[in-house]
Amino acid sequence: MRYFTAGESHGPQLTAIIEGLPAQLELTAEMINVGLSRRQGGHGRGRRMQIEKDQVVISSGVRHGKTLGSPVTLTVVNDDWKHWTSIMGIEPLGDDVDPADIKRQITRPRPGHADLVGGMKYGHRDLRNVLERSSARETTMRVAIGAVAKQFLRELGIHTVAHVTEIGGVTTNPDTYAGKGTEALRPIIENDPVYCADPEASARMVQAIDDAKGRGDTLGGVVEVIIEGCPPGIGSYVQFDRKMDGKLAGAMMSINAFKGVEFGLGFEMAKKPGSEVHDEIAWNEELGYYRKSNRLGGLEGGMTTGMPIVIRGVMKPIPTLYKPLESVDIDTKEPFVATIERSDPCAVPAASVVAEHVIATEMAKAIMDEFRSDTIDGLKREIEQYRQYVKEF
Ligand SMILES: Cc1cc2nc3c(=O)[nH]c(=O)nc-3n(C[C@H](O)[C@H](O)[C@H](O)COP(=O)(O)O)c2cc1C
Ligand SMILES: C=C(O[C@@H]1CC(C(=O)O)=C[C@@H](OP(=O)(O)O)[C@H]1O)C(=O)O
Repeated sequence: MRYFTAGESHGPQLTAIIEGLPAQLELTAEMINVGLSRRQGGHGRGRRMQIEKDQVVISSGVRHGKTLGSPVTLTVVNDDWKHWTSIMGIEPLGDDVDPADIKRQITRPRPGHADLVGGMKYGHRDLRNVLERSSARETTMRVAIGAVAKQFLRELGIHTVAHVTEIGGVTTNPDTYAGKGTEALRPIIENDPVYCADPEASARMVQAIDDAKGRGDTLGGVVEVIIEGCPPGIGSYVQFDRKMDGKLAGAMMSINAFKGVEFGLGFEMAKKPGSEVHDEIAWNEELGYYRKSNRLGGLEGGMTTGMPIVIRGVMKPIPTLYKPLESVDIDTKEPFVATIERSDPCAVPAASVVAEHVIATEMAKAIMDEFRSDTIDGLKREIEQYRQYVKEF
């Protein structure tokens, strides 16, 4: 499976093309819209999310609610486009228009955003040309693709969920949700204002976001994605670029503003001896092989172990500040405070939805590489056979 996304933040629309999906997979726009509307929510989002009502249009690869095996094209219209048609015009400027007269030009790059380096790299003196694609508006399509991947994984008995574990230094107490499966966690997270599984921490996170907003500041945090039901042996130790932990970490790090990744106990492992890190192996008739704990987060030797995969990513605070940091105007080279663009004070809850979907996409891709069939039923049969084999191994 491969895929692309395209589209500018304030352009007419966003597009994704997914190629390599099996045929006969049930797929509707409604399945994708659920993920899109969750991504738009979460306490801390800015005014743009009140303008957009992200709804996907499927324009190829699906007929009567089932995939055909041909490329699937997804589009989401930017409702904000109507306010930007002249600024974001696609046709060349007429001879009578001075490019300097185009409104909303950006010449004061925001520290922490792609503005300055993107401008240098692509020769854009209006840094809007960078912002338009570096914006996390693009994550709309990664959620749309991930929603298709999640539907594919569900058919194979693999379930994913994501929740927020930290915002601005407020952390969840894992005892409040440890051991709950993805199905029990889902309604708690979905009904929480910051998509968090610990209600007490959630209330303090909401307060921290409001306080930061009041100060013209922004907050980052940590999100956790859990995948249950994945068979052992996805990924491989035999070549560096086939390691599943490397692929999942890369997917997490590809999300705008994500700066670190850990699995299971993660960076805590540095503080512990091996006897408190590795997971003892056991076997019984019902489960086959399993681990008595899951401190490694479901991966050994670059392969899934069959235990739940637990991966966390850290998101830095949003770079656009209403009380902006110092910058330099690229036209005058004079020091100035950075441009203030409409912005989110905290997008960690939304980013947890993005994380769940990009991780699901990577997992779906790996499964399609591992098992070969052009129909979803063929894949189901292959995986069932393999699950039986590893149980008895
Ligand atoms: C869901 C989501 C929403 C975001 N919203 C904003 C925003 O409103 N303003 C902003 O400056 N950055 C926002 N960001 C972060 C920037 O997109 C990101 O910092 C920028 O693309 C630079 O990339 P880097 O942080 O990975 O270096 C958001 C990120 C995500 C995942
Ligand atoms: C549009 C989205 O997020 C945007 C991500 C973003 C950024 O710089 O990353 C900046 C803001 O864009 P705008 O200036 O248009 O409000 C966010 O709203 C979205 O998540 O759909």
